[in-house]
Amino acid sequence: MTLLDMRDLVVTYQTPGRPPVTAVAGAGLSVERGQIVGLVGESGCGKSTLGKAAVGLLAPSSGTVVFDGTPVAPLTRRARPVAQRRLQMIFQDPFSSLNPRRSVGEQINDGLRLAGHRRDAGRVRELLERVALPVDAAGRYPHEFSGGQRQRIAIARALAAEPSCIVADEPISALDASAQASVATLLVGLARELDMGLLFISHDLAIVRQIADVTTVMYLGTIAEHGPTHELWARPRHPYTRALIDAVPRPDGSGTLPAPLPGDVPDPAAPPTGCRFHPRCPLALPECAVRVPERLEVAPGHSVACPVVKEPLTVPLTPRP
Ligand SMILES: Nc1ncnc2c1ncn2[C@@H]1O[C@H](COP(=O)(O)OP(=O)(O)OP(=O)(O)O)[C@@H](O)[C@H]1O
Repeated sequence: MTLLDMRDLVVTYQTPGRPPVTAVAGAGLSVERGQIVGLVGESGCGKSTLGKAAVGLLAPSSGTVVFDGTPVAPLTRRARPVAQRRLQMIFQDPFSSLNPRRSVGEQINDGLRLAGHRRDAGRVRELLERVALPVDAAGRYPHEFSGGQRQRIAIARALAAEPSCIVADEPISALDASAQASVATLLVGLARELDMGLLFISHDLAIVRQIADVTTVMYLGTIAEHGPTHELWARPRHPYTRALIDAVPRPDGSGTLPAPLPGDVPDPAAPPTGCRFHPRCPLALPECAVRVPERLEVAPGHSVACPVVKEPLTVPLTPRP
């Protein structure tokens, strides 16, 4: 069953005196109940913007976001109907997402209230145990905890609202290596146990490969490729996906292959014409500068926005001179 469904979303930042930045330019994805979806792409590709639009923190200028059958309204958390509070977001920096002046217990109680419950010290204790924090954490304050523990507090607060779907925006990238593994394991365990949908936004392909059922690759506001994670890794089609995979450090520690991608993500205020990836693409044809690629289904559930790659890309790409 589809929990979260985003289609043809366009999200533009308007800053006075500066050109508008269309960070999401016609992207969409869906999250099923019990499914972990990884959203990957380089910094600046629009992943966070898409995540915020999913939960109603940003209003799209066009396109639709539907959660559990109802359009998501761009409202504050408290103004949102209770049914929509079952879609929760976890942010990269748990220190700024938690209120430093309120105790951990009070903040988890806030989550309970979002779900329409009263304050409940017993339930707060249960939630703290569920995220492997000591029960005396309820009376303490966020600054008394490490980054990994603070992210566990944010997860407990989200869980208190009884979510059926969580959007986690780079939830582990601000943490040290051991906390990264344990917080990722916690989130995945909760998603499986509670049959939740989890949209896991990350620039770290290696972790997404480990945890996601399906992976969506985003490039400059658009979706380049989407498919079952194992299929995408075994048979990537889009040259951008291939380049991202080639840049992942090898498990034997042999280091990072030189990324075959020249340059950086272009400025979304002035995106390239045609296929947005064409100026960096080693396979680009002249028509790629003109024609916006459609998404083609290349295998069940596996789609790619590139008309050039008819076959999986199994050899490393060589950059154009
Ligand atoms: N508040 C804002 N005002 C103007 N431009 C913004 C704003 N927030 C993000 N952007 C721009 O929108 C584009 C997409 O940013 P976004 O944070 O969504 O990408 P991302 O893929 O999540 O990258 P990162 O991992 O670095 O956050 C970037 O060019 C960014 O500079």
